[in-house]
Amino acid sequence: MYQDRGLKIRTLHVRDIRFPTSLELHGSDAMHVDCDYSCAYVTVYTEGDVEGHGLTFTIGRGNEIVVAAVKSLSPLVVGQDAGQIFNDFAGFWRKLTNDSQLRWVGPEKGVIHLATAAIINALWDLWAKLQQKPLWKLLVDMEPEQLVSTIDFRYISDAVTKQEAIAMLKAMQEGKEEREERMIRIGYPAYTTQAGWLGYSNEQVKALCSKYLAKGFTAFKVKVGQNLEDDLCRCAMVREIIGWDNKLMVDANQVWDTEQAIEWMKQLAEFKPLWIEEPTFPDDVLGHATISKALKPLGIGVATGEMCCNRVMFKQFLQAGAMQYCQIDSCRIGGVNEVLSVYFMAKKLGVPVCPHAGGVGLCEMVQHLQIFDYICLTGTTEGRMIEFADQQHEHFENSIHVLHAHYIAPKMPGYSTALKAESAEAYEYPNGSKWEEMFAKGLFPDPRKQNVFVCQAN
Ligand SMILES: C[C@H](O)[C@@H](O)[C@@H](O)[C@H](O)C(=O)O
Ligand SMILES: [Mg+2]
Repeated sequence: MYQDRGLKIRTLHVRDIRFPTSLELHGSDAMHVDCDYSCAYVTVYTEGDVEGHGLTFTIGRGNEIVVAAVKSLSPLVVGQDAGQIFNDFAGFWRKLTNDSQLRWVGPEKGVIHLATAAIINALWDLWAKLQQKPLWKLLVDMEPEQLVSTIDFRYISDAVTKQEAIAMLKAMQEGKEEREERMIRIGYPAYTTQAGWLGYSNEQVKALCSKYLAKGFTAFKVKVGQNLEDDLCRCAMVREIIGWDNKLMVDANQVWDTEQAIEWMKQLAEFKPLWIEEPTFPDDVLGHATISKALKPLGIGVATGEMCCNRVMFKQFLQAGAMQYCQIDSCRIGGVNEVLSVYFMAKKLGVPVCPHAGGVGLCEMVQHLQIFDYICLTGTTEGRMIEFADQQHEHFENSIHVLHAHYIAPKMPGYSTALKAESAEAYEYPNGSKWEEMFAKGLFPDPRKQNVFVCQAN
């Protein structure tokens, strides 16, 4: 039986944290032109002195809706025994995602699922801290049966079964120690998005490409999709700096129709992009399959996943040959449990996982998941990379360590999700000290002076 039985969850707090990234157009793309990187930040307090932190990422307005959804889910968590949750995590996960009334505002998609992710991520952080291990190590040290017991296989057992998942882990036991050692010493390969935000000037893009080349990056992602002439110019400029041996990826963030995506990408094919990311609407499985088929002869794959809303959608994309790169997101679907199920499906269907990161805390989280994938599931980094964006790391207690374009396996216990207390205070929206300053300077309208609803922290 699990040793932390008896550790009751006393309370759950959620805060609306926002960073003013739109001021410098960090994170901008063809669709999201003015994002303020934000998160609904959950803290789970137990009767002991260990706390769990979890978050889900948004880009500003609407973060208060996720905060409200976390509050609606919290009665299902508060008062529960943490050890019992971990003993039957799949059962608890199903309870949280299948509340007989709350599921109507999902099910398992959108705001309610983002809120689920924040809570579930906080519970995994708590579990890893109780075990005094970084999350990746907690996963790596679990017996295959225990790890798989955290996953709800309902709706995906036609793609992968529990027994198959256990067998996959068992087949990879050999060599685990060497792979673990490699992750600690060399780390997991990363690519950078930081040079290619759409709102950046050509001068900025050039300078950033040179900066990341000098740091050892060999793969660069740029935003496209607003204007073909600009895209041609930008891709040519980036290729000129990074050369043709390095990798270039392009990301359209859902702006095109299927046919338009194919035509636009034919124009960009001369720059030899490895993938086109989110060419069209994120739920359009068959549209992505059509694009994949059309672009295959050009050597361009389709990447998607950052807005793929649950494991069932991932299943369909994978089964339909609609994604050649699977971009799991640590908090778009229902936290670690559901993300693990996608890793198993991707492995079975032979599609490499290249996690979506950046935002607030996504790099911090996905490194754990991808390191687990390497050590326990696929044993390779071939054709796989973790996204790197240089945003908000300074606000985390245990931020990422990227060296020579590799994520070095984190050492501190937990899921690397805890924000520094002073950052959470300063950037809490709208009452944090930084926001007060920005309202006073007129940089943003003060929502408290407008006739709008703002969700206050408890
Ligand atoms: C609005 C965001 O910054 C997106 O542009 C970002 O997630 C992007 O799609 C990415 O792949 O990193
Ligand atoms: Mg993207």
